[in-house]
Amino acid sequence: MSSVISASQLTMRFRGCDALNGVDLDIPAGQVFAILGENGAGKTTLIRILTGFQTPTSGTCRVCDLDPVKQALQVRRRVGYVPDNPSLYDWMRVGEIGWFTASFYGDGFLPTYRQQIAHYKIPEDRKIKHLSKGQRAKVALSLALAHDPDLLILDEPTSGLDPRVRRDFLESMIDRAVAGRTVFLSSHQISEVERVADRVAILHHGQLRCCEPIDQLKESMTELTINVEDPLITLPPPPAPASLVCESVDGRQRQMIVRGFQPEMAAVIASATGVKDVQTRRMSLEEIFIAYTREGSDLSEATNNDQVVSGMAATMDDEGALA
Ligand SMILES: Nc1ncnc2c1ncn2[C@@H]1O[C@H](COP(=O)(O)OP(=O)(O)OP(=O)(O)O)[C@@H](O)[C@H]1O
Repeated sequence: MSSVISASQLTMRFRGCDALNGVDLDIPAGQVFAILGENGAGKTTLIRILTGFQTPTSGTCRVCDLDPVKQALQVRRRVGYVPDNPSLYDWMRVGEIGWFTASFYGDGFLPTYRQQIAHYKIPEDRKIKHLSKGQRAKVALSLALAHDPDLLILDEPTSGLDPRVRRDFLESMIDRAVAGRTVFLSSHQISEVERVADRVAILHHGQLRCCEPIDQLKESMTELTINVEDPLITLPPPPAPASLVCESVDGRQRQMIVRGFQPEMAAVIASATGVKDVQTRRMSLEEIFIAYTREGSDLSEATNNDQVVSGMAATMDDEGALA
């Protein structure tokens, strides 16, 4: 499968902050890819680099087989991009912004945009500055989708959308992937990600903690609850190839989040001196996210994958970047 996005050791240092730290990505075509991360994890910075709005401090990336640093305009022609807070030209009308943006694309752009706007029931003669937050989001989405991009990059795409539109929108993302297009989502809505994404990455403090098919990730993670006789007892780490992601202690109960745990390992742990019993269970994506972003969780096993845009109406700056 060919990669739509690849990145090697992407690093972004701002004054007083490392927003990205050695991120490697490889995102195949025809998938819905989602990146999860806490506030300030570096998701928007990554998207800005991939869309050519920000030059990384070091590292390289390719998007649709182009270099976003040297070929930013070409990248933006191939990609549909909706930032988390799209800045549209407020003085334009809904129809005018479509007409204006169409001048950068092919003939099919305007009819598709108008069709989408009509589908969302937004009057073409309404000024952008008079639109509600959700209507603005719909206009930004319509602009990003109208040239049918190979890659669609969406930063918090469903914020501001009502539940029905949100559901339709997410389903349409799956349809795009089935048709061979790639969708890159940055989101805090873990339940939505779980519903639509094929592949997921977790970014924490600028480092990629995991990046893989969502089913594989869920399959590989186990929560162990171990009851012990003595609260001060030291338990050995789970045997290789399993690895400990994080651990917590509550009196005589230990909780371990383990990657690559094999069922037969439970008997080995249960037979250790001072262990009363061991229970295991699979985890939801939300629980996995919390484990990987817990302070003190093991940062040694980072891998990766991912995504970018259109939106002539989107503007961004890169103040504060250190070369
Ligand atoms: N231009 C800048 N100058 C200085 N620091 C910046 C700049 N842009 C981003 N940062 C810092 O880089 C870090 C990552 O920011 P980023 O916007 O990428 O996070 P995010 O994961 O998108 O967060 P959120 O979920 O809150 O949108 C933050 O600590 C932020 O303050």
